[in-house]
Amino acid sequence: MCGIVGLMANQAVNQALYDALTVLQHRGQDAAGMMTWHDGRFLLRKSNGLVRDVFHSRHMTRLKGNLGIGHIRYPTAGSSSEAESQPFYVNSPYGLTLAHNGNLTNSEQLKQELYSTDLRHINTSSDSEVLLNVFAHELGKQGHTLEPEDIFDAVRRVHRRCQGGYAAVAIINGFGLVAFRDPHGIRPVVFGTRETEGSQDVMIASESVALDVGGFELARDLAPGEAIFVDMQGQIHTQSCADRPVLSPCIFEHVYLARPDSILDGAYVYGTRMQMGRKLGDRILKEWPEHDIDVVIPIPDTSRTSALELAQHLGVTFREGFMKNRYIGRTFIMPGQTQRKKSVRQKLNAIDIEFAGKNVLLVDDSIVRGTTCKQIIQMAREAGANKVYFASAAPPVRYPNVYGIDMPVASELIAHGRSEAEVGELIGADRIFYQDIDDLKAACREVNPQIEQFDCSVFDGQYITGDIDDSYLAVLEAARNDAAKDLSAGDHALVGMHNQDDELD
Ligand SMILES: O=P(O)(O)OC[C@H]1O[C@H](OP(=O)(O)OP(=O)(O)O)[C@H](O)[C@@H]1O
Ligand SMILES: NC(=O)CC[C@H](N)C(=O)O
Ligand SMILES: [Mg+2]
Repeated sequence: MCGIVGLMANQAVNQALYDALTVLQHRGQDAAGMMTWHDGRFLLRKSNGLVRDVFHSRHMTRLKGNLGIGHIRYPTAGSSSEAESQPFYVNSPYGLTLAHNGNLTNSEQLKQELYSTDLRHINTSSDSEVLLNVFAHELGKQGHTLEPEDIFDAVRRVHRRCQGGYAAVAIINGFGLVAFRDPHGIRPVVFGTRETEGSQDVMIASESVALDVGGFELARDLAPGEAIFVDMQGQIHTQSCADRPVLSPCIFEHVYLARPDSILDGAYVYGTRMQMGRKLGDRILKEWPEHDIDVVIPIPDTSRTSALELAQHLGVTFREGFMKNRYIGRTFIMPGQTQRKKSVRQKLNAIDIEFAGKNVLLVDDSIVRGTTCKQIIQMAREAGANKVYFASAAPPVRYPNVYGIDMPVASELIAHGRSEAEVGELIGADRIFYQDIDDLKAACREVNPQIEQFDCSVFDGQYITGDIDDSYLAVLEAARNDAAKDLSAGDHALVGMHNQDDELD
């Protein structure tokens, strides 16, 4: 779940891309990058860090042009080194740059094909560099002139070759801005326009909040398998490029990943989270009609929307019992377990008077590794709570994710191979409540009934692309468990086009 953005405008795009990346920051905190196009040349700045740390005014001044793409990264493949930050670039055909959200599940096989058949070299362990090269190879088959049809044909062949989750934006030097979404629509991507004098600017982004901040009106989501091409005159062309597209968006976007003020596939995330709160309330009332909960307390930030609705549904007081340090990022998407563990205490602090002598129901959006809830329950007890109950607005997370969320190892998931009650015991809760999976799907569908199915693989182990088996998961686990990631910090040397770094100032 990285964040991507692309912009074709009638004025310089650097500031608008920066603003869009800033509001997409919740999708990745490891690296950020921007590539603009000016006068037939690409200009790049990318590095590890948050948006505000990566782009200084000296970089912004250099990122000239009315066309550009941007990326914020949360690594799910390869290492977290600067060399694997995005956008990526290849010079042939035409000159191409691409930014990707998601994860390819056949990138190893593609990498071999690219080398032996397409005669292309991949210089990092990033699947996004693979995706760019597959697109480049397919685009290169089209000949000298490039009509929208040719671009769509190339995307069609990308869909035939690539498996997994991918939403991508790209610039083709001299031709325009392109974006495409995988045939299951696993990762989100929307586009919208902003009227300018006699013309329009077009923005493509992971979430609609990026459009809001730039004053763009949301047109719609890209359909699964669809591609959009914005030519140099700002004209929009779209086409479905998949043989059998089936919308199956990742339900975890609604649980945790996306911002609540985003609209994804026609569903307000705020609305789906409220419904999750109601459904969870129903379950608690059904399982425990005589409950003795005195107060409902959310674990900020993401669970707030569901927790408030849950409290109202139960008819129990809602109180903010934990204060969040606004300068600490999201802990779940931090790269290592040591850092995640340490950050919970730095991030959240209890307000004793909300706990003293009370039976509290703590609500979180999800329990993944159990890092947060274990510490929070302990903090609630230290603050004097009588009983500590715990509710998760999502079902137990039991299976790895392979489509762009860094949860590659089953054994690192606290609910893997455990019953709900066993998790409750392990985290030290007096009682635990999980959302039912059908209720979670219903919560999202009630907001947009047109979404017929979701990718719920982290909850049910059913992988929508049909290519994931135990041996795939075993290889993934060996490569991406926490210890292995520590060892592969990665090589920072960038090969390719000039990336402005601080030493050159
Ligand atoms: O069981 P765990 O492995 O701890 O993961 C789950 C927790 O991590 C996330 O919070 P995070 O701090 O990332 O972000 P938030 O501030 O948006 O809630 C999520 O909202 C849960 O609180
Ligand atoms: N979270 C993502 O979307 C990651 C994109 C890509 N797989 C990377 O690791 O850079
Ligand atoms: Mg949280």
